[in-house]
Amino acid sequence: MTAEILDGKALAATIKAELKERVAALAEQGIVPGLGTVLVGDDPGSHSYVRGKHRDCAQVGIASIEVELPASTSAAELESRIRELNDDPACTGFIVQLPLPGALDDAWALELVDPGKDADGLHPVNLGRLVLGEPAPLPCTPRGIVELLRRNGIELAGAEVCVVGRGTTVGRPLGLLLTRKSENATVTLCHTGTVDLAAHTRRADIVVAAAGRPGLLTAEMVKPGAVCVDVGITRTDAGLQGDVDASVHEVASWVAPVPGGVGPMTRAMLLTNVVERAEALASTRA
Ligand SMILES: Nc1nc(=O)c2c([nH]1)NC[C@@H]1CN(c3ccc(C(=O)N[C@@H](CCC(=O)O)C(=O)O)cc3)C=[N+]21
Repeated sequence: MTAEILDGKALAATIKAELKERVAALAEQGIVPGLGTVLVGDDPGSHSYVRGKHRDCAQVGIASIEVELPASTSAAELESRIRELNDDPACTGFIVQLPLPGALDDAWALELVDPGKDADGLHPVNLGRLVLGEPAPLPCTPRGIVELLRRNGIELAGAEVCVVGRGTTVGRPLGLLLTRKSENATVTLCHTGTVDLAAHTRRADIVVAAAGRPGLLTAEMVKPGAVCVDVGITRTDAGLQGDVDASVHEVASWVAPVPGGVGPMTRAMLLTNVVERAEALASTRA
């Protein structure tokens, strides 16, 4: 058996086409969504992600507001640049690219973002709303994973999902999304302190590998016919490496691969959050 591919790249293209129409409808009301990005330092990976986000924006008709700062930027300077975007009416949503370099603290910077403009859904107020089940922008990667499964007809209600990784951008919020009434999955959240990881992954109908450990999930750890979602991205000399080992394709029914799976969906969900923020703005004006 060879797993079918959960094609995030193709689905992201479909979602972008849908968003393009919603952006055109907003334009008729005189609203142009604008995505701001704050990029500090010169990490090549971060630069390439941010470039990709602005390329996506151009395709969909979202304006781009790019703020680039040197690695030597002080906390006070970063704070004032974030506050400028909070106050800029042309910026309907923005992100601070993570991780921040040096002594700049990620959590501190996220708290400075206006929760109403939080395109990443990572502001503590919005994560709190997610816990409470109140409307809020959702974290992009978890939302992208749910959308990728949904639109490929993979049943979540009643499914046993094993999430490997408890990070604040993927694993932990994904557990919250999947256990909402609207998803109704049962989630086991595993992490580096889990004693017998394979015992948990083997029971799962869906395994999400988001630990950032190349090749962590092997065929022996997967129930035949399970769905495996790769969220790991590690850059090696051999190229991008996911958390899902190639052997998994022989036992799984579906695999979301790296590249071409969750990454493009993350970007599509960022655009979705920006368009939704702008639509919310439009409805308060109407
Ligand atoms: N504030 C903030 N928000 C983020 O959403 C955020 C962040 N910081 N910091 C870093 C991570 C990582 N991330 C990715 C997005 C798209 C791909 C992506 O499109 N990947 C392509 C491959 C790209 C390549 O070749 O490098 C793929 O998987 O097909 C990957 C990773 C967003 N992040």
